[in-house]
Amino acid sequence: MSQKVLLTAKEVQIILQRLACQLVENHSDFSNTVLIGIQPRGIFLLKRLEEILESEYDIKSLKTGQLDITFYRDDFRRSDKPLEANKTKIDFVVEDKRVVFIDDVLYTGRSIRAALTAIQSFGRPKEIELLSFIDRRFSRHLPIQPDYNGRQVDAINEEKVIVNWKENEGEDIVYLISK
Ligand SMILES: O=P(O)(O)OC[C@H]1O[C@H](OP(=O)(O)OP(=O)(O)O)[C@H](O)[C@@H]1O
Ligand SMILES: O=c1cc[nH]c(=O)[nH]1
Repeated sequence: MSQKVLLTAKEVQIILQRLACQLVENHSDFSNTVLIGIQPRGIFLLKRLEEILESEYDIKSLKTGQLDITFYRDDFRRSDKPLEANKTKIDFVVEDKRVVFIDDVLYTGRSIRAALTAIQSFGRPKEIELLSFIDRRFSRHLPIQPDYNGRQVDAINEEKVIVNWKENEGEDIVYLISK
């Protein structure tokens, strides 16, 4: 197995700043917007963006939530081992809200497809956008694309992109792992 660094901590920080800036450009004061982190790894990205939006753009009372998609996946019955769901925490209705899904990697698009189904339990959003830190293009199984994109990565199916966050793994770094 080999691993290559795709993004260093400095590059991760620059991209986070840009993504936060793009969100502000499109959502202004976020009064009708909710940011939803996709469990499990979208939560770290959401937290980082939230910090920048609050500290650098003075966005107060940002509405954020966490969405678990485990039992909405189209392959959940195929698992050999018992599935463990993560927490869904959405303390508001999304009716007529502008929703932004936040996730670390977009690959086949199946996780986001599941999230589109899962969010329906919380109302009918005005619109849903997708912010993805890494977009593995050319690997999509479904017609799903990011509206906000950190970095596009071309990787073959045998490779995996791993996004590490300093809060969880001790360092911001993105690797491409080849088996
Ligand atoms: O577009 P997709 O093909 O759905 O892949 C993207 C998802 O994969 C990762 O999650 P996770 O590690 O839970 O899934 P994985 O086991 O497929 O890598 C990542 O955090 C995304 O949520
Ligand atoms: O490369 C990939 C593909 C799916 N999910 C990941 O986290 N990385």
